[in-house]
Amino acid sequence: MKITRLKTWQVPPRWLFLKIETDEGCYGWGEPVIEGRAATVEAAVHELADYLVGQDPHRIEHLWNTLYRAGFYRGGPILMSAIAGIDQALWDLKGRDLGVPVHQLLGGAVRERMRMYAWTGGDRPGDVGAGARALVERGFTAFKMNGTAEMQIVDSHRKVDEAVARVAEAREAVGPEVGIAIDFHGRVHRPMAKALLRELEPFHPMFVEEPVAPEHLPALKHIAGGLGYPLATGERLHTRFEFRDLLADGMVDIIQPDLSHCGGISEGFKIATLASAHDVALAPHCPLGPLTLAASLQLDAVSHNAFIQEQSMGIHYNQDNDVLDYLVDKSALAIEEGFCAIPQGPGLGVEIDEAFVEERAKVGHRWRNPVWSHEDGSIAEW
Ligand SMILES: O=C(O)[C@@H](O)[C@H](O)[C@H](O)CO
Ligand SMILES: [Mg+2]
Repeated sequence: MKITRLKTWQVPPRWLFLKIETDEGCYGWGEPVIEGRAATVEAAVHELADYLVGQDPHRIEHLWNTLYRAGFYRGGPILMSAIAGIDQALWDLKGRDLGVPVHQLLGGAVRERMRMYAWTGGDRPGDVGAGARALVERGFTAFKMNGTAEMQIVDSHRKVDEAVARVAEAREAVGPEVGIAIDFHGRVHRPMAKALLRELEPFHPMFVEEPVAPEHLPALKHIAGGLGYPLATGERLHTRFEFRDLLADGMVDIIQPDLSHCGGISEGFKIATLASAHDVALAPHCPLGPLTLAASLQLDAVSHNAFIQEQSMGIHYNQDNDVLDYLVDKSALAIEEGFCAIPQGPGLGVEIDEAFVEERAKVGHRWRNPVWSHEDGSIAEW
């Protein structure tokens, strides 16, 4: 069997789908995208196609190494997202060809279903109590909320008080049992993070995410010591090599690799295993589409240290699009009692409606991350 063609579609709200085709009719789907740079990743995928067309799609590990190493320059969000989506599509293709779900090829499932969480609210802190209660009424046992709006490197303690008050409101609304994840989106810097993280302790967060930006991860050593709840990060890290440094320093309790950014299922599996050696939990990041979600669930299925899975329902920039829209069988990734069943169909376990993808690609998207400013006009972290 030989790879003959790579086809891509930019589809709303901000996604990119890839289909790899072969001379024997067998195919696989993946999602190679980084938020806000779908067209750049798409260009990278088509450059990388020169290393794939004519090759045996079953040699996933060999092809991964070809794409990663043969280019000499490696890593980073664009290349690793391109490789990630290609890797997902190769796993999907292999599973379809052999008639088994990807988790069977990775050693078999260690669990039947995965605990899920969804966002309440958008980029900016908002009406968190009502949103959280609505999710709990739909069966969710955990949710994620925004930690803070823009915060300068040294800012007023009022910003800390506001963040704490919102978490207090959320905890009050849902009671002690529900997991509350608080995403700071890398908006806080070392000087303010110390007080902020400490003051959230009484509300027992399930985890606090990205308190500082990825380039400031070493600061966590000075901030996180002795905290009484888990810290999470990793959606903006790529490859086992970046996770190695994070894990070796003992700075986090939960890693959040994104299977469309970190290098795919192959690399995610290695990262998850590396984390398990440090007794660090896995909670794959996924504000993306159905293929990234299906790939994540395949990894969750075989990772004993996985404990919860993000999915993009409720993220405000997805607007009128739902993660299930592009599926032929929408029950494949349905959530029941706050869990999603591990997909059992061949490959990633979902069937994409290609005609609908074609339709939506005509609409396309130009999604860009918003640009925020501080009150003095300097650029703020989004
Ligand atoms: O954890 C999350 O889902 C967010 O940090 C998103 O990754 C971010 O808004 C970019 O899409
Ligand atoms: Mg995040």
